[in-house]
Amino acid sequence: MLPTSLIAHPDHAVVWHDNQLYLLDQRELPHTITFIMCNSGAAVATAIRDMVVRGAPAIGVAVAYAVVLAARERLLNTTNDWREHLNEDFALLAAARPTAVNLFWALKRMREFIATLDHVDPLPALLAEAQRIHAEDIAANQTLGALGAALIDTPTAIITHCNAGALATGGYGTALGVVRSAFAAGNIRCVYADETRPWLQGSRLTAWELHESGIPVTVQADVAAASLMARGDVGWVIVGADRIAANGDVCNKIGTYGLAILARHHGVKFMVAAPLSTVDLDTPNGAAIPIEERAADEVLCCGGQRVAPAGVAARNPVFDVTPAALVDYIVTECGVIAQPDAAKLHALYQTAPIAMD
Ligand SMILES: CSC[C@H]1O[C@H](OP(=O)(O)O)[C@H](O)[C@@H]1O
Repeated sequence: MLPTSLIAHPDHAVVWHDNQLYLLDQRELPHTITFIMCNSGAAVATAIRDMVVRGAPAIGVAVAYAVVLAARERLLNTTNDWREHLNEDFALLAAARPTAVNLFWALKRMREFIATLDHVDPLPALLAEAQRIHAEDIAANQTLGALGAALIDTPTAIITHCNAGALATGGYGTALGVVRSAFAAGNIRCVYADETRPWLQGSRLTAWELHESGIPVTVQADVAAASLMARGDVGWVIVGADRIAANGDVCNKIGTYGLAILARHHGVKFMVAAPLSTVDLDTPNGAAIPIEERAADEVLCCGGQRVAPAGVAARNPVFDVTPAALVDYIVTECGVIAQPDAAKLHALYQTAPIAMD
C-alpha cells in the first residue's frame, strides 16, 4: 500500500519520502499511476531526459533532490572529498535537457550551498536546502497565481497550452496556478486545453489536473485555437515558461509563439506565468536560448504506431520563443510586468526578496 504521501495527486510530481525520491511517471498519466523511485543523481537525470518528470520548476525541484542523492552516494563510496566527485553528477544532470533554466538554476543554488557547508555529515543540511527550494516554489506559485488571477476581472474562457500545472512545478502550478486562483474567484468559465502534440501534455496532464480539481476543461486540437479565438469566446491565453530571457522573450512549449500571434490578432490578452527562477538575466534574448530537439519518432508515431510512411523524416523542436512584444503580462511571485522589456525585468529582479543570482 503506497503511503498517503505517494497517492496520485497533481501536487505529487516530485515527492521526498522516507529518505527516497519518488517521481510520478507523467508518461503514464492519466490512466496509470506509477511512481519511480530514484536513488542516485544519474537516475534523476535519466528520468528528466525521458520525461518521467517534466516542466521547468518541477525539473528544478527534482534536480535539487538529485544533488542530495548524489552526495549520499558519493559519501558512501568515496574515501576522499565527496565534493570532488559530485562534478560528474552535476554534469549528468546538466546534460539531461537544455532549455528549462530552472534545471541550471537549481544546480547553481545547490552548488553554492555546498560551498557554505563545513559539516562532517552534509546530508541533513543539503536535504533541508532541497526542501526549501521545493517549498519556495509552491509558495511562489500560490503568490503568482493570486497576482495573475487579479488581472482577470470578469468571468472568461481561457486557452492554455501544454501543462504548466502542479505536475510541472513543486505544486499548485504556474499558468494553472492562475487558473486555480481565478476559478476560486468565479472568473473562469472554461479552460480550453490544447492537446499539445506530440507528448499530449494538455490532453493527458492539464485535463487530468483540472478535471480532478473540478475546473471545467475542454481539450482541443492545437490547430483549433485560431477559430476559437475568432469566435470571440476567449478572453485570455495563459501559459507557463521554460526560460524568460533578459529582454522578456519567452521560451515555452512549441506552439506558444503561434498562440501569441493569434492572440494579438484577435485582441486576446496573453499572460505568461512563471516563478522568478525561470527568468534568466544571463540569456540576453530568445535567440540565445537553446531549443531542445527531441527524437523524430515522437512526431512520426502516434499511440506507439508509426503514422508517416517509412523513409519520411520529421523535425521535432519542443520549444519556441515568443517575442516580448507579443506578451501582455509576465506574472511572477515578485510582481506583474505589463508589456515586458529588459528594464522592467531587471527592476523586478532587484525587488526580489532574496538574491536570485
Ligand atoms: C511550469 S513550466 C511548464 C513548461 O514545461 C513544459 O515543457 P515540457 O513538458 O517539455 O517539460 C511546457 O513548456 C510548459 O509550459
